[in-house]
Amino acid sequence: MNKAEQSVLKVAHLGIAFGGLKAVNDFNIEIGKSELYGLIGPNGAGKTTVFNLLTGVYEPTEGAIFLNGEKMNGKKTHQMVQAGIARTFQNIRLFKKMTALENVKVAMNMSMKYSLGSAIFRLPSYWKEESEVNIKAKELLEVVNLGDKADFIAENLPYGQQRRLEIARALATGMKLLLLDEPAAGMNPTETAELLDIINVIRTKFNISVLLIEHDMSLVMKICEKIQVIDYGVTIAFGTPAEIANNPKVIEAYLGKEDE
Ligand SMILES: Nc1ncnc2c1ncn2[C@@H]1O[C@H](COP(=O)(O)OP(=O)(O)OP(=O)(O)O)[C@@H](O)[C@H]1O
Repeated sequence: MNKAEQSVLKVAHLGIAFGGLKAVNDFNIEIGKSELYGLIGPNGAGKTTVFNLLTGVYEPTEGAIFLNGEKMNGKKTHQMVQAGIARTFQNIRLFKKMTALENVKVAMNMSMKYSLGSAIFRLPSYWKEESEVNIKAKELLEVVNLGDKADFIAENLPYGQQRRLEIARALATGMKLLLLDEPAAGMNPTETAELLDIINVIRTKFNISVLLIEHDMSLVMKICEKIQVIDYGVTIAFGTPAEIANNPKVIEAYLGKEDE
């Protein structure tokens, strides 16, 4: 089987312009099952815009997005989630007043089967689904090492744990591709190491592909199989971590920005 047949995500010549500014231009990427790719670039390079295109927040002005072979252009965010793309945000979006378990259950509810009628009248089918959801939600909390925090109110959890809860919520949607937008931002080294383990579990246990935006270079270099570098919306390099670390264009892009 060639890569095109098995790829989870295939993006061809993707582009978007805001007024005169081409924020993303001729962006191409292909990610297979369980693969972990990094997307890096200086501030304002267009990374978050790529994620907004992949999640239906923006509609591309050029190019195409395929998820498991299905064309996704023009789909709304909830349709993208249903099709299997999930995302965590730079700024955590949790239901702050809900418990950790409730947060995961809300994310799972999007795919629950019981009808509104059975929920209102509390029919046996409702309770069966409800207990299955409880078990599944608890399992997902275990995956992100929050098994003992199920009844904690989200906003009372330390920052690193809130970020992990965000990942559990993304897992709860049953996705095939996880987009991680700076998941290590604001984390201390211990939390970052733990996050790294969780990302590996997500891939090995759930066979999920991951596209990671991250400013923490050591993290990117450690876990990504391939790295794509963009600057001013254009891909300037693609390769293994070692290739990227020694690429003069990449070094120039980062140093140039630092000079500014
Ligand atoms: N909705 C929008 N309207 C107009 N311009 C936008 C919009 N969204 C992004 N841009 C512009 O597109 C360019 C790319 O921004 P983007 O946020 O994608 O960069 P980034 O690589 O994620 O940066 P950072 O690392 O700082 O988060 C920037 O010049 C930004 O100002």
